[in-house]
Amino acid sequence: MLDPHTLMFVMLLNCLLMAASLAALTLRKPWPGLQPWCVSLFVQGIGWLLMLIAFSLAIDNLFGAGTVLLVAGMVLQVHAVDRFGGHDTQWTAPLAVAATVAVAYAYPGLSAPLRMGVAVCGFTVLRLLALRSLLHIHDLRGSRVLRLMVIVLGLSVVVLGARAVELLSGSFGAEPIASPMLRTIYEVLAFSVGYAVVVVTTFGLLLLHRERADAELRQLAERDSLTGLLNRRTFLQLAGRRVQRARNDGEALTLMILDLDHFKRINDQFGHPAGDRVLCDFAEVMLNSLRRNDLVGRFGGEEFAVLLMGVDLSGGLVLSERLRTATERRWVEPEGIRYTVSIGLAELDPYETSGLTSLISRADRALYRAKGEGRNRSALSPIGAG
Ligand SMILES: Nc1nc2c(ncn2[C@@H]2O[C@H](COP(=O)(O)OP(=O)(O)OP(=O)(O)O)[C@@H](O)[C@H]2O)c(=O)[nH]1
Repeated sequence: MLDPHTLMFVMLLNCLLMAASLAALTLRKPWPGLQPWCVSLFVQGIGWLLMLIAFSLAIDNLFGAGTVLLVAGMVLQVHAVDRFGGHDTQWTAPLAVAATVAVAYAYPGLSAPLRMGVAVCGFTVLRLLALRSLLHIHDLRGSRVLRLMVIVLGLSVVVLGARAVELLSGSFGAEPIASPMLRTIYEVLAFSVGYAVVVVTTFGLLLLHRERADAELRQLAERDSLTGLLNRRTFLQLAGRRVQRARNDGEALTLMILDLDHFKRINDQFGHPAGDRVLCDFAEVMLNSLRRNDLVGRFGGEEFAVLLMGVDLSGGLVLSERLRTATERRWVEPEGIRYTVSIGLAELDPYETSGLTSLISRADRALYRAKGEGRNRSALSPIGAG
């Protein structure tokens, strides 16, 4: 079995070293959530220090102060995770937990196991709140690091919760940690999980920051900054692969090229920022009208492209007309701007060797026809037309 002095010392060292390393990092680059996390580790380190001194010299009040600092650190951790996730902290619950633990230690009539039971109950609730905040980090939902953090935090909730029940139901002895050695596997487990939480969540948070920065860089490289759609280069790259796949599998595939009508007039009449809002509005119309699996990109200016997998020319025409009629019903606030779109469509010819290039030039020619025939319409380029 393990010696609690050593474990407390390890926890104190662990928290302070991590706090110092994070402080060095946050000085250079203040990422959201990292500063409160760093302060929380420092506060918890001091908490463990007070508990170690109290435990060695049997000073009850100091043990209470150390416990309250551990709780304060956990409150800050909930806040740090909220900051990282871009949410405001709901302070009522964490502060109520912290106040309850502080009162339990300040009130002289309570027995040591009961006090500790209240404290461990508080730890459990705060870990649960941190877990909830972690689950609200939407932009990194698929991250394995985030999953690991959730598992470790979830495990700590189970272990702490069971310990709280044990302490509060009085099955534990007269003193919370009376023996110089941790007596049960269970106590060792509680400390070990506590240790793992500090290490995994701290490194986890750093790795999540890294993952987010990488995702932002990818977004910058692959997406159009105004509409958030794929940029021309990425669209062509992905479309090239899909065309190849469709040819191998003998699957139908249709390309739409879409161009807003008289867009220059919109810019001239309402100004460039209003024109930008129209472009974003149209991107929204497309995303709402098409399937998730369709490739949607901005080719540049007021020209867009959509690649429809498993759709032939007649199916493409149905979608294109749906998109066109949805567009002419739009009303862009606050100026009440109305706009329309012309669409050229071409279907993949499985016998054509130039693939995407030919598909684009045929759809382009169809678009040109749609413009020439009066705009706000769809025009087709049947196989063999080009
Ligand atoms: N607001 C805004 N305007 C843009 C952007 N990119 C290109 N434009 C403008 O889009 C307009 C395109 O005009 P034209 O190529 O003449 O086409 P059009 O007026 O739509 O005419 P048709 O296509 O023939 O119906 C130009 O005035 C460009 O300045 C952008 O990102 N934002």
